Amino acid sequence: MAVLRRRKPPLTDAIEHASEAVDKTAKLEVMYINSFKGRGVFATSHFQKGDFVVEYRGELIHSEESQRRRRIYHVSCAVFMFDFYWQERTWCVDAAQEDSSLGRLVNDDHKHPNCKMKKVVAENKPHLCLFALRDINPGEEITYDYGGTDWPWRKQVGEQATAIESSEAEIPSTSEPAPQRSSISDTQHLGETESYLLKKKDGMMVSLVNYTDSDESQSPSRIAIHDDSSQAWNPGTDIELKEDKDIFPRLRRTKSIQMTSQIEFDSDELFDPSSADIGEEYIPKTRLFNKKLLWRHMKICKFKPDVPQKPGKTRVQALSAFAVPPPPGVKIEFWKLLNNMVQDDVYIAVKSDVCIMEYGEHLYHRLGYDVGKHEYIRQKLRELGRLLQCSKHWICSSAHGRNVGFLRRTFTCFARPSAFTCYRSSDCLRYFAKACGAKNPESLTSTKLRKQTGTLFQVLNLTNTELDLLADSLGHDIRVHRQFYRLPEGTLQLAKISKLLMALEQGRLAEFQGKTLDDISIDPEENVRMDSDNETVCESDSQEGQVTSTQMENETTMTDGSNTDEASQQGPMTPPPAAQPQTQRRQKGRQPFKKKLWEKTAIQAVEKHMMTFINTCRVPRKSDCDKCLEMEGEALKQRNWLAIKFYIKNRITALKSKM
Ligand SMILES: C[S@@+](CC[C@H](N)C(=O)[O-])C[C@H]1O[C@@H](n2cnc3c(N)ncnc32)[C@H](O)[C@@H]1O
Repeated sequence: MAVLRRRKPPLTDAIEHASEAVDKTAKLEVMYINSFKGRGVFATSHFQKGDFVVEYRGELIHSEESQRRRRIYHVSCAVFMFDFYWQERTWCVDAAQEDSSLGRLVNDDHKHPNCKMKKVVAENKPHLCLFALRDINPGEEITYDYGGTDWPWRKQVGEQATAIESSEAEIPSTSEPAPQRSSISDTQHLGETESYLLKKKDGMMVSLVNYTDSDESQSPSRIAIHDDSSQAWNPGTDIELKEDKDIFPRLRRTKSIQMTSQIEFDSDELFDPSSADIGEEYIPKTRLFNKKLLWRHMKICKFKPDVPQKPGKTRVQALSAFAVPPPPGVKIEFWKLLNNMVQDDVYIAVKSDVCIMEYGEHLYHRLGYDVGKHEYIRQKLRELGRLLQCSKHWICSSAHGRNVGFLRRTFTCFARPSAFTCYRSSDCLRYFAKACGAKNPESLTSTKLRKQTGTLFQVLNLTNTELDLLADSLGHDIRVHRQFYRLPEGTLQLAKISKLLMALEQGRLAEFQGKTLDDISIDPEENVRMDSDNETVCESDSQEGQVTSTQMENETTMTDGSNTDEASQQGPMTPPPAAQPQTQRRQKGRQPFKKKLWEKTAIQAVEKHMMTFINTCRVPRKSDCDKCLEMEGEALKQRNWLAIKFYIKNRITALKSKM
């Protein structure tokens, strides 16, 4: 009579095995399948649905250590690292070390797995255990769903397997055994070629059972996919690589890579909250969600928002984004609210800006407990995000030297205290134009102000660089500035010549000795010495005779400035009369003044500058009278300086009246 043995509760069974760190070696065996899959674990006895099968055993480490190891592990070691979440932090079972445990060799099957991984706590430590999803018969391979969606072997598995099988068949010399169920319990049982040492990056050697060296040397397609960064063979990538070598590193998703992304989960949403009696189910989903998965998850997510949400892409994206833990210091509730925003550029701008985030949290604490206000907060954040984007755009523009002035005005002069928006400069101007009591406030526009400033500054004779700076500060494109606000070239020249003429008239020409026109600066603040001031420094009449220039012949005919202007305003010009003795035109009773003697160099300077100016002068004349022209020409010929001066003054007056 058969003795009915009471079945041990699976959880107890798992805890016992986990505590003792033993496998059911009597019911399981390791077998080498093929070079594509490597080894696998097979049942040698029957397992009942729900039974504990095997533990994924290894070293339990914290996520920090797992991160560190990942950095130094070779990729083929890293695939044995299994991250999971327990007691609000991420842990990892590092099974890279070949320790003859069976769990680490269980292969993936996402379509028809016969086991499921669950977390079991034994002696206050978490363990990852596989439980039978259905009855498992002897000879069946133990499998479970690794989770994720993009394991390389899941793509074109059939083709791969076929390709490998046939290549193996074609190479009789290979030392690799043909696919068969030879029982291999640990590495010691493998031949030399079937085990090899995989190198850790820090130089440590780890013994791992994997593929034969001959696999690699004899399969050209496989050699092709080996690159420096990936010495481990990666099934499923051979074919893809031929089509797109560049994307190969991205396509190659090993277990370690997928699990690395899991580390970033800071919520246990991806673990079934309703743990079954035999332990908490572990579904190693990754962040590489597809839409279908997200939709499915949405229905059961325990973080599902209470308020009805907008359906569609945003929602799915939000869930996906929410899977990423909030940055340090950001409250999870606020993070949740944020992730329900439309996930576009503005959203990215919001999330990337500390100030906006702080403001958002502040708003959240003020209003957020009222769910109805969430949309309002999101709107506010979007406004700020947009503004930030704009300012970034401006900053970018200014970086290209286009709009620094505008930026400066907007953000410096017109920034509003404790606000994210700025005053509009034109509004400010309008306001102050009225407030200051101007007669025509409407004509005080920012454009005119800029023009005025530009024009005034031009008188300073700024260099091109300086002018650029000015234009920049005023928010102008320098081309506009030059084209519209630069005074006609002649104006500056005229100002300089006028200065010379004044000096000439006042006998101070020696001050400009040896200078070119460029050396003569024009200062709007300059004090112009009037003729009357000059008279006090005149020299005696007797010295006049010593002036050695043709000028002397005509000088006495020159009237003072006012008279000249007067004369110039009266129709046809009257040429200066012929030279008369100076004394004759002096008023009676006036003190005789002494004129300073002209030095030769001074005369030369005047001649040089005056002649250049006169010859090139395009300043309009008051009258186009032929007689005047003739006389002007005559004066030039004779170097009749007084006459020339007269004509020039005339022209200046005409120019002034046109300005
Ligand atoms: C945890 S190990 C499993 C043991 C492994 N087969 C061995 O021989 O070491 C995971 C690795 O096994 C291989 N693997 C697992 N499931 C597979 C499958 N369904 N098809 C092909 N290879 C698989 C992959 O190379 C994967 O990186």
